[in-house]
Amino acid sequence: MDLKQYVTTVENWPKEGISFKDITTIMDNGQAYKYATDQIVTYAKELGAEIIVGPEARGFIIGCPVAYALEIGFAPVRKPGKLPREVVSVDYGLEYGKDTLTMHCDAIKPGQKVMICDDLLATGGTVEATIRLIEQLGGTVVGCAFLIELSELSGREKIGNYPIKALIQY
Ligand SMILES: O=P(O)(O)OC[C@H]1O[C@H](OP(=O)(O)OP(=O)(O)O)[C@H](O)[C@@H]1O
Ligand SMILES: Nc1ncnc2[nH]cnc12
Repeated sequence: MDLKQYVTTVENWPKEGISFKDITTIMDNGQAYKYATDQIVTYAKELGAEIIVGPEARGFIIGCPVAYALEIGFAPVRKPGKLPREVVSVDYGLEYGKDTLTMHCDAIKPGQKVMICDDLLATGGTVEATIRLIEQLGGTVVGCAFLIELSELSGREKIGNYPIKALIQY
């Protein structure tokens, strides 16, 4: 299936100069959403992932169905003030802003094999921050999976040696 045809590009949103990749037109097509999920499930199996981690909000949309299919857990990465118990935090930069991410201190067991899922790899700031959170908790990041990679923003280089799969390239 050519997944790219289901992505909608919105120019100059949310800011002038940003070419926004809207994945809601993958999600609202049951066959496209299932196809994309199945590709990532296969990758997670290859990596031997024991838990999926996804950053809010679009990482939940990609990661939760993968965790469900594999019958493994899902741990959320959230913006500050959203998780009710003790958290670890890291600051990070976005293509269009700055923010902080948090995870519950007990979300990952030491040594657990973690795969990160998100909709899109841009500058790599979000996934890099997520890797730092997981490693602070003693987890082992076995790989990262995305629907979309914006290659010219070089996020892959920022991540370094972690295995990465992206289903669609721009
Ligand atoms: O590689 P990066 O430059 O870090 O950009 C990618 C991140 O940006 C978007 O999330 P956003 O922070 O806009 O949040 P949302 O999922 O809640 O819309 C996207 O879902 C990724 O998580
Ligand atoms: N260009 C883009 N489109 C969609 N989500 C993004 N997150 C960061 N950059 C993005």
